[in-house]
Amino acid sequence: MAENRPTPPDVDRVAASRAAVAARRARAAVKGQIAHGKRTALEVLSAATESPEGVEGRLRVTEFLISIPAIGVTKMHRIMDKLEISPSKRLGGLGKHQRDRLRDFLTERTMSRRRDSSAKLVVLAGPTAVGKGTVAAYIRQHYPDVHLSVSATTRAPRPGETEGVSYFFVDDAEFDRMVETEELLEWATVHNASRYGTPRGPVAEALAQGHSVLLEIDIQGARAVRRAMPEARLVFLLPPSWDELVRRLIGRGTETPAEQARRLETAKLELAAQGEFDHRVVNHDVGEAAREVVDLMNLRTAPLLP
Ligand SMILES: Nc1ncnc2c1ncn2[C@@H]1O[C@H](COP(=O)(O)OP(=O)(O)OP(=O)(O)O)[C@@H](O)[C@H]1O
Ligand SMILES: Nc1nc2c(ncn2[C@@H]2O[C@H](COP(=O)(O)O)[C@@H](O)[C@H]2O)c(=O)[nH]1
Repeated sequence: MAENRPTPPDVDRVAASRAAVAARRARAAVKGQIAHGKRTALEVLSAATESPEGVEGRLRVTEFLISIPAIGVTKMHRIMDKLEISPSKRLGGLGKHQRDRLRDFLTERTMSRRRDSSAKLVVLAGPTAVGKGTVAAYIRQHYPDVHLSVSATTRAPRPGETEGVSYFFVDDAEFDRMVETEELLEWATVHNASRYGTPRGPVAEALAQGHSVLLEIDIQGARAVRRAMPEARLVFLLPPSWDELVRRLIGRGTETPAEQARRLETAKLELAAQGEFDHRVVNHDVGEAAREVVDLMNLRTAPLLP
């Protein structure tokens, strides 16, 4: 038994290998934070400057750059060449000039992406049964360049709905976890029933890659997005008339009469909030409404609310 006991050098090796695994995990966590938009690359670079031997300081510049959304291996090598930084360098080991060049590069990139992306995140909201889901489905089918966010919800799937396409169907515990870990850009309890939320990571990633993103969410969610991302464009989808809204809700036949009455009460309050939105689109015809919404993703000349 005694001869199987680790000798002091073995103990050192085991401890060193455990420390290496822990350090690798910590670096992977930092990369995940950048990739999912929880920390900016500039924040991580500042932390590395303050503490060169800390987790951020031990990150290789190559790994750091690749964890930034929309920077792949080829682009990363181009940036390293341009900044004259050798691939073996860690963030904490950069000389002052290299660090300044990297910081200037990240600052300029952030500003130019902010300018480019200012018109690209569109939130589609409106009262129940106005046709938000129908218009969003039309956009998914006819405008493949638009990234449609898939929400997480605690409600049960309806017949014909697909996991990961219609929604991510999760239980209460999983939704709680997503809220606690700040995985959701916004979330709300809708119609006093289930919880719905927009996963933050895919939205940040799609925007960083230059895609237009559409969120089809309720009005509380639209307000929360406005607070979190003031550059988002908020679109309010209107029915041609109140009677048509009632017809659509009843005609859809997915709610009980009691639930329909409850939703129509909420709809009155929601319609009163339309002035908070940047644009209004009347859903007479699904294709027309979809085109108007998609136009807002790139055209800055679209009609604005007075
Ligand atoms: N332009 C339109 N003309 C006629 N019917 C429409 C139009 N747009 C949608 N509808 C119909 O109205 C009903 C409600 O549409 P939809 O389910 O897309 O509404 P919603 O706004 O997503 O509702 P909720 O917020 O309650 O989920 C559906 O039966 C749909 O087929
Ligand atoms: N705040 C959020 N609201 C959302 C989100 N995803 C969907 N919704 C809204 O919920 C209601 C009900 O949808 P249903 O599919 O159960 O009929 C509807 O108004 C959606 O717009 C979300 O991520 N956040």
